[in-house]
Amino acid sequence: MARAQIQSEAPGLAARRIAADIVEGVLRGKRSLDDHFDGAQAHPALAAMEDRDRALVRMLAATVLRRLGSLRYLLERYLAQGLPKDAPRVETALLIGIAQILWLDVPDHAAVDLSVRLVQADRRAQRYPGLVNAVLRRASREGIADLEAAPATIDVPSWLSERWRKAYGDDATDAIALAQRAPPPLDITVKQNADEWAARLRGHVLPTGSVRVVAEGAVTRMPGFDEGAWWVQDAAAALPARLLGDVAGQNVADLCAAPGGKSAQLAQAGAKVTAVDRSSPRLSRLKQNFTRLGLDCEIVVADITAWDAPQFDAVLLDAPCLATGTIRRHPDVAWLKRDSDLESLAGLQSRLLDAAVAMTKPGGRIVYSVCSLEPDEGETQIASLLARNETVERDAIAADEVGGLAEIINAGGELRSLPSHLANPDPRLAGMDGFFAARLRKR
Ligand SMILES: C[S@@+](CC[C@H](N)C(=O)[O-])C[C@H]1O[C@@H](n2cnc3c(N)ncnc32)[C@H](O)[C@@H]1O
Repeated sequence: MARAQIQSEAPGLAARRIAADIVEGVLRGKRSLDDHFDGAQAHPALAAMEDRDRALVRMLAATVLRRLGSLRYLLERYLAQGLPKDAPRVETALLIGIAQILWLDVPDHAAVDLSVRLVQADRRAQRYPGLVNAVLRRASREGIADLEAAPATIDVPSWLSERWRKAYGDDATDAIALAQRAPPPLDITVKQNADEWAARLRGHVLPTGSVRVVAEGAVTRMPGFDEGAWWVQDAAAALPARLLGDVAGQNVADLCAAPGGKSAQLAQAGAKVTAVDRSSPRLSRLKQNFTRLGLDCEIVVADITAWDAPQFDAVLLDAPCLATGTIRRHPDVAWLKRDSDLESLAGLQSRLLDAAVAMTKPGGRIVYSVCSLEPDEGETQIASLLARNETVERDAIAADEVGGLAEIINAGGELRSLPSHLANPDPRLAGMDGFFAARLRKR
């Protein structure tokens, strides 16, 4: 839509319409939230928007996806006849409307008005402004109270919450689900002087060394971004690279490296890094990040399972996975992934692990990590590797290597962080991604 046309609309309507397109693109088109914001398939109207409006679009879409179970629970209660089958925009307008009323800083009357306009602007939905108006008014009166009866895991697809109950028990599963309800903090890895950067960015240094701030505005405008003093990286995601220990001067392979947060840590620690990934577009982002940070590495575009690799002193393998540990940051993951994805991912992970072991010199260290809560992609992978390959042994991780956080080390000396760890009374400052990492030594 042309800029002039956007400007002549009711204030805020363009952001709601684009957010509605994106929510439908995720839920019906099965495309990721990130794909709608960046790259060749980004929503065309975003390019003309101010940063502030883009951030609002993202907040609207992410809040709907983060609280989708709660929102649909209310809709089921409020719509005795169900949703109209012939007009998908009605549901989307309701989801966006209720999300604003219950959780965002938007006056209720504005949320109702904008959702009514959304359906009026849609050919198939324009018969339903009365229904939208009535449901949103009811949500505004009764929504919070009605949600009190809903289970803690209401926003988690049941195939996932059932898996987590088996792996972690009921209490931990509820805690994970509750932790995923709040928008995540912004964690950054600084090259040096963490205390100084924490003071400048009005954040604090976590026990693990990351700096945590409450995100306000565009990251690219924050002090230190242009000069390459830091990069964005969840506190849990910053741990696996550190588990390789002192890598200064060593030849280190970062397998599945893009967009490069872990490669940057290794390069900053003085390693000679070879960053390998099969995706050229993702490696271009790694290159841009390295240029901004003033760091160096060798970049290899390759499928690691078929790569004729040299031998390395140490290897980090951050394997592709279901990514269920990042649902708070990427709430679309909960609705896009399927349990049927697990089998092929697990097969790929074990082939990647075999390749990682083969390219490690005797005596060298290997760290395997995944941002997944699924033991099939973590604990079970390592147990099977140790059972099939006698050239590697486990090298247990100690709590003092992860800032003393004993809660994130399991009985086998592996890292297992949950979104409910790093608790904080202020939900904007709490939690960390769910990660698994194991360290091995080649005999
Ligand atoms: C979890 S992401 C890596 C994140 C990265 N380590 C970081 O910290 O920024 C997984 C990566 O694995 C890559 N990948 C998946 N299968 C691969 C394969 N067979 N060979 C090489 N790279 C692969 C994907 O392109 C993706 O970039």
